[in-house]
Amino acid sequence: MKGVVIKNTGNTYWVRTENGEEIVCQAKGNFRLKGIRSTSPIVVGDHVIIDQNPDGTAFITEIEDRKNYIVRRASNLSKQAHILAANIDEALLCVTVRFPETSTVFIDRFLATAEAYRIPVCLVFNKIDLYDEDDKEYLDGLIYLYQTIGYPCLKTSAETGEGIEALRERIKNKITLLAGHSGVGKSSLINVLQKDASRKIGKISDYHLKGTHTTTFSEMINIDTGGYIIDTPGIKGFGTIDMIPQEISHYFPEIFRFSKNCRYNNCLHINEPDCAVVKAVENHYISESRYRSYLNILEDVNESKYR
Ligand SMILES: Nc1nc2c(ncn2[C@@H]2O[C@H](COP(=O)(O)OP(=O)(O)OP(=O)(O)O)[C@@H](O)[C@H]2O)c(=O)[nH]1
Ligand SMILES: [Zn+2]
Repeated sequence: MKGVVIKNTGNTYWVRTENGEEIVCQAKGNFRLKGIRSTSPIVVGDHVIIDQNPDGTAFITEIEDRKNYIVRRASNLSKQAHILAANIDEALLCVTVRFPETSTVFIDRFLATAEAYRIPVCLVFNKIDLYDEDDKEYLDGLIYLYQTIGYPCLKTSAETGEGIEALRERIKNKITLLAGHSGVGKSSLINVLQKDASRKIGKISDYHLKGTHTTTFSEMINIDTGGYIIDTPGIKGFGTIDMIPQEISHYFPEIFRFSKNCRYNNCLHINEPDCAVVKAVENHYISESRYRSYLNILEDVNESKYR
C-alpha cells in the first residue's frame, strides 16, 4: 500500500494512505537510505510503501526518491544531517513588517536557502490589519521588490480574514512548509485555515506519547479543502552553512542574471574590477537590501570555514 508520512516520533511513523486512512507504522529493522547519513531515515513528506500484517501492525518497506528535502542547520561536529521534511511543493514564508518586524536579511536568507534546496517560496505578509500608512507604503515596496524578482506575494490577516481565501487556494493539494519568525502568526493562520487543527494534533500526540519521552520531529496538518501544512519549530529560518562563496549568487536570481557579465567568472561581486553586479546595484537594477543580504551570507559562509 502506498502512502505519505504525515508524522514521525522516534521510530514510529504515521502514514496516510491513498484512501485517506491513517496507519501507525514502524520502519523495518535496519532501514537505511542510500547515500544519506541521517538521524532519521524516513521523514515527514516521504512517499512510502507499507506492509500491513493481519494483527494490525504495519511496516514501511520502501521509500520513494525525494524531489527535495530540508535539513536542520547541522553542527560541524556532527556528520549526520537532520532531515526535517521531504517533497515540499512550496514554502510559505510568513512575514510581518511590524509586530514583530521581519528584516529583509532574514527574508533573503530564507529565500536563498530555499533556492539551494529547490523549494519554491511564496511570501505571506500577515497582520495587514495592524499597519498604518507608513507600514503599508513600506510593505508595498517590499511586495514590488519580491514580485519583480519572481516570488509570489500574498497579504493576509488571520484576524480579519482578509486574503485567507487566496491563501487557501495557494496551498490547495500541495505539501506546504510554513516558516517565519516567532509571533508572525503561523499558528493563527493554520487555525483559520483548519478549524480543528490544534485539536487533531493534540489527539495524535496524546495517543503515542503516553509515558514516553520521544521528540516530535515534524508533522503535517491536513487541510480539509486540500493540502497539508508542515509546521515545524526547527525551521523558522534554515541555515546557509553548506554553501560555498561562489555559489551564493546562484541563489539570488536577479544577482545571478547580472553576474554572467562580470569580467571574472569567479567574481564574488565585492570589489573586483568590471563587476556587473556592483554596477547593477549602483544603477538600481539590483536592490541595495538584496545586495546587503548577499554580502551578509557571504560573510557568514566565509566565517564558518574557520570555525
Ligand atoms: N492583529 C493581528 N494579530 C495577529 C494576526 N495573526 C496573528 N496575530 C496575533 O499575533 C500573536 C502571535 O501569533 P501566533 O499565531 O502565535 O504566531 P506564530 O508565528 O505561530 O508564533 P510561534 O508559535 O512563536 O512561532 C497572537 O497574539 C495572534 O493573535 C493578524 O493577522 N492580525
Ligand atoms: Zn561580479
